[in-house]
Amino acid sequence: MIEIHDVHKQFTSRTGAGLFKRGEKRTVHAVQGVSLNAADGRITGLLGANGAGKTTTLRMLAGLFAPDQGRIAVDGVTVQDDPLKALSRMGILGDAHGLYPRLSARENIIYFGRLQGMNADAANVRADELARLLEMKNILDRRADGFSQGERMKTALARALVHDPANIVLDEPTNGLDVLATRALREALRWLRSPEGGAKCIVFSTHIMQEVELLCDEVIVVSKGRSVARGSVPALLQQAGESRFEDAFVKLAFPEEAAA
Ligand SMILES: Nc1ncnc2c1ncn2[C@@H]1O[C@H](COP(=O)(O)OP(=O)(O)OP(=O)(O)O)[C@@H](O)[C@H]1O
Repeated sequence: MIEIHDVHKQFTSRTGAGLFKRGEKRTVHAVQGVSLNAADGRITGLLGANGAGKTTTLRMLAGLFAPDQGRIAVDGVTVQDDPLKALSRMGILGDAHGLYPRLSARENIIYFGRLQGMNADAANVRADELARLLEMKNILDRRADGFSQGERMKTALARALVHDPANIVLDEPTNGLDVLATRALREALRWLRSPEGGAKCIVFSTHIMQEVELLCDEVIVVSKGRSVARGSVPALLQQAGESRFEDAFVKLAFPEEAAA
């Protein structure tokens, strides 16, 4: 179970400047009130346009930096208080897959298992199991160097799942994947949500309406750093009074533009 309660995060950056002049300091309110409750055995989607604050929210969930305000808890463990314990309960697929190119897919997976405290034999058995689940047996013993985008994603996902975490967090997981790889990923996520697959709590971010319609039990609409609507796809359609999900999203995320 993942709970995010009213998190905020701002960054200070400099604007561009001339050759002899420093840029002005500028504050970016990347996240200014995002909340979600993601239950076990459910797929929860964080849906927002570019720059809405999805990645920043997921980075705080992953303990990469602390929120300025608000609380994030994984299975009741507050990330800010005990990041390592919270991290051990999550499998995280970030936006950069960062595999070790000289290692095979199997070695990449086992290495992460070792970092999670698994012994080498258990991690090796798990690598075979995950290769079956993610249909990547054909690449398991190939060096990651030269993998396609889809092969890299599968290896990175297997690596994130090696310790069989109860919670799975994915940032824009279908980015750059073709239709077959996207379908395979959807199937794997549905299996992981099912009781046989462990009834995992799955949270993923996306800006693709179709992904949300096909996968999510619960959707959090994020706009300009805030969560502005939540519910199932049918509930959001009803709330917006629309029959197409894209129209509902625009109405909920950008009410002023939709009214114009
Ligand atoms: N380290 C940073 N320094 C300054 N601004 C940042 C930083 N990280 C994010 N931002 C800004 O915060 C806002 C939210 O960014 P974020 O990456 O969280 O959005 P997103 O919803 O994931 O977008 P996308 O779908 O385009 O990846 C953007 O305006 C972004 O430029």
